[in-house]
Amino acid sequence: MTILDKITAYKRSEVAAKKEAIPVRLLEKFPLFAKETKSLAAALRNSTTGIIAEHKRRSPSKAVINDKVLMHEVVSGYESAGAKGISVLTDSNFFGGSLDDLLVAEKTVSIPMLRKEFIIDPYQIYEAKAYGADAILLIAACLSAEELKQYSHLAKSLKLDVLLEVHNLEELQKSMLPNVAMIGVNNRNLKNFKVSIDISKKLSQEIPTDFVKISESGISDVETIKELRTYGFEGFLIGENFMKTEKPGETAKQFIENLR
Ligand SMILES: O=P(O)(O)OC[C@@H](O)[C@@H](O)c1c[nH]c2ccccc12
Repeated sequence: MTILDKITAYKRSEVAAKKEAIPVRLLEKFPLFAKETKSLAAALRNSTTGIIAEHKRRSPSKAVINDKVLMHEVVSGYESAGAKGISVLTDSNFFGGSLDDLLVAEKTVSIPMLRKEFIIDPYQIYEAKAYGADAILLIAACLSAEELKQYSHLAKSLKLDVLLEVHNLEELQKSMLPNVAMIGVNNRNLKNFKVSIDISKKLSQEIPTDFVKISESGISDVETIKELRTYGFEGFLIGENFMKTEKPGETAKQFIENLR
């Protein structure tokens, strides 16, 4: 069993319990459900930096990254550093995040927010909307072609941008869908945690230009971004490199200054 299998199995029981506690018809009544969303894809297109800065307390690959900093300080730091979007991990069991983190971020920043979650059920898409997200992540490794189609259609109808994450050509082939705005290449293999930027470079040629191309994970220097831009990437998702420091916002600021 890979870690991804473990996570998705856990998610299925978690979502079943949540559906009982707060059914979709109640989620639809949450005040934030009616909020007008902002497009993350539009914020990244032709941006000079393209940074999506992530809040991540811990991860299965690294254990604790940072559990001392305050959520609102991290995200306000990211916003003033010039990030174009914020990614908030909402999984609690493996990443130490929560939907409350999303609420705090929503109150704190005005740039688009991505709900970073292992989505295996449409319920979680309604939930993202109810807790103030502007965009959701769909992971091709967790979903069938049919599910990807249905889930991206639902997200679009709720005005949430979709970032569809792939790690190889086979996954990419089922991901080039009309309701998907952004395709993200995860440099980290979620089955064994190996990281290689070459995956982004290799897959970049296969991604049509109508998708905003995003490179995710394992990015820790400005040179890598400059290089990835030559492959057509416009968005860069960075977590650990910022979160592992005492002041993630400050670290992001210095990083982004060197990019301009
Ligand atoms: O911390 P990093 O190496 O900068 O990576 C950030 C982000 O790409 C990573 O957290 C991530 C990418 N895809 C995911 C899917 C689920 C959980 C986490 C992720």
